[in-house]
Amino acid sequence: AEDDASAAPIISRFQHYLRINTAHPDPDYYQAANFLLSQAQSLSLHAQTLELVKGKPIILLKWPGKNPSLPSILLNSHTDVVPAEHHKWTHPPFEALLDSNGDVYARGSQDMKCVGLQYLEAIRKLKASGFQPIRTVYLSFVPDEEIGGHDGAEKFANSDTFAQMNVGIVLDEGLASPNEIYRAFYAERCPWWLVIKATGAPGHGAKLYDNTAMENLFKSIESVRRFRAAQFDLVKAGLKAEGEVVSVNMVFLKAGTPSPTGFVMNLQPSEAQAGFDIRVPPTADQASLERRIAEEWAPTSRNMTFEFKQKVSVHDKFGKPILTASDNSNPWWALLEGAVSKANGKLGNPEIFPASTDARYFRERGLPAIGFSPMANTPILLHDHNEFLNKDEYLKGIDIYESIIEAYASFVEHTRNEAPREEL
Ligand SMILES: CSCC[C@H](NC=O)C(=O)O
Ligand SMILES: [Zn+2]
Ligand SMILES: [Zn+2]
Repeated sequence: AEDDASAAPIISRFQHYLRINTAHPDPDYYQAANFLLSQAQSLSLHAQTLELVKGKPIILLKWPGKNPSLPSILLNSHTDVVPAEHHKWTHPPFEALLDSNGDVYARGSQDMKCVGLQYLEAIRKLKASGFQPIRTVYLSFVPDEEIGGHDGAEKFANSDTFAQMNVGIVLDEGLASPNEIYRAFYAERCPWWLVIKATGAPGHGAKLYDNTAMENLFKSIESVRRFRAAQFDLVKAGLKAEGEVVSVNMVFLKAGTPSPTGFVMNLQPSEAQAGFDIRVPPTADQASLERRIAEEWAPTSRNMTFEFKQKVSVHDKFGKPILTASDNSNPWWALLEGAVSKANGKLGNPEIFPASTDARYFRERGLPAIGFSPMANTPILLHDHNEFLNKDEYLKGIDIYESIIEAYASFVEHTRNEAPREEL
């Protein structure tokens, strides 16, 4: 553990990064890049800025290993954060205030500026201790995760630079744990963003008639609601974890004929639509959900159509679910567990991440990727008001990463997993 004097500069660096406003829709990526490059310089890490898309820098840092022919370790984090409703926070979201409990309040304190800087602080400690990696360790700081990662991790994972890095394992973000057990993720649910549209005959607001757009949409919403409740019941009964069911949440409703004072009240509209954020586990039966959408939620027989704003397949191009092996065939799990426990932490069983992260772009390429953010005894506040992380948990997380990076970068045993991968 740190004494207060040695911890102070570590916490100030965390606060510095948190104070850079990288919230969408106008993230200050260059200020974040400059800060990260200055950190890299103070650690004597090789640094490069990849601008695969203009205005969206990726910072790539390298700590060369003694055996560069072994597959490398990639520590990934995103630099962007989601917006915050400033007036609903007790402390301003970009002040990174440290309160008397030691809690640091800021947007990004959990998601995931903590992780990005913890990687760097762990390397600082390892370097100070004289440790030299056998495998090369890379750090990537990518933009745009919160808006889908298309101009960030997706382009990076498909770049020539990435291919030359010969990455063997990726660490990316996980979730806080309200208890003392750290969480780790081997897969994630796939986002399907669905808009369903109903049409129907317009008419007088006083008339009862069949096949109105509103009535047609309502029937669908009822059907979605029943499905949602059934999935949620499995979670409530403890039969399934959050990441193992299909979640569906209605996120918008749009209908009505606008008037200067609101909406026309005596006209039944001829169109109505609703939007749903659906998350599908990699093990789900994708075809049956597709049928349910076409036949029950947006049937043509009810004058309905549908459109996906986003639809990530649960399968890779070989038709297999996209996930990282979490059994003995993947040595990186045992190493992770051992390293966490060596640093006096406990790791829970591998889980499916309920939302999406950049890890999917690495898994899609056939690489193992583990989602892990070392925050124990912490309420899950990502994307919420008053997002915070306690400084002692932050410091403990650095020790955890120190142990993980040491174990990963020292791992030389030859395994089947590291045979040349199938051509992609
Ligand atoms: C489909 S891209 C959106 C990614 C976003 N990631 C974190 O919250 C999410 O909504 O899961
Ligand atoms: Zn995140
Ligand atoms: Zn997020």
